[in-house]
Amino acid sequence: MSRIELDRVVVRAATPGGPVPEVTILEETTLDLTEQRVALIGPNGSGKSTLARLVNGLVEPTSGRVVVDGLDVAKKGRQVRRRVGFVFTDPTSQLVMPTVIEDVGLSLRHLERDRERRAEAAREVLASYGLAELADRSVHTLSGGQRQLLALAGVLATDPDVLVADEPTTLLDLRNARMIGDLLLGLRQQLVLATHDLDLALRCDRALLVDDGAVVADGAPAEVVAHYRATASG
Ligand SMILES: Nc1ncnc2c1ncn2[C@@H]1O[C@H](COP(=O)(O)OP(=O)(O)OP(=O)(O)O)[C@@H](O)[C@H]1O
Repeated sequence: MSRIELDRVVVRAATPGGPVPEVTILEETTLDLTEQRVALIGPNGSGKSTLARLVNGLVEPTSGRVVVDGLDVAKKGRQVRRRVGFVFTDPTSQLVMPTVIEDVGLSLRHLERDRERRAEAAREVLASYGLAELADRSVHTLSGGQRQLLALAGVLATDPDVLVADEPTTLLDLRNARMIGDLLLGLRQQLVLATHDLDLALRCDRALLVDDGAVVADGAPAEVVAHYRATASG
């Protein structure tokens, strides 16, 4: 199992022209995440995405260190990004090739240099996710659920050790949200899941409640979700 460590991490952002030169997006946070499935929950704008993005270097700490399996994200960014897959809320941002098969092929470019073998491997990936019939379709003609599944298939095809998913079910209908949720929770990889779906959070092994740029509760999902519900209802 993987290990994600945050050592006194602070994230600040400049606010050009704003009343204050810098805002704190994440207050000093120290975490040691070794559980298989870690949920990040909390209100809009609380800092969940920021926390999730720190894990693969999409957000850099202003101070402190993020370490994934012993690799400092700031120093070994490329190596970390090969081990840490990322799935966004809106899969469109990560589907960049004209057709479904080409998109999976792009994900596989580091693993298989030979074009034909890569296309074959891409077809196998699609088949294993039930997407074989869509191979030659434009990604823009897919439904939201198909697109999210394709984005996930592309990332998982690279066999990452950790998967970070930032609200991956938010745009999906109930059936697709359940399908993607079940898939994520069944992965062998360590999962960091930022989500507003508290039922999904409850099925994780650990939950962190983020509020106003700080982790305010951390522990068993049932307790953390109960705490969130109690505080959210005022
Ligand atoms: N680069 C930046 N510059 C200024 N402010 C930022 C920057 N990135 C994030 N923020 C702010 O930091 C706060 C936390 O944002 P973040 O996206 O991490 O929240 P979130 O919990 O994922 O929200 P949501 O549930 O709405 O997706 C928000 O107020 C956001 O506007």
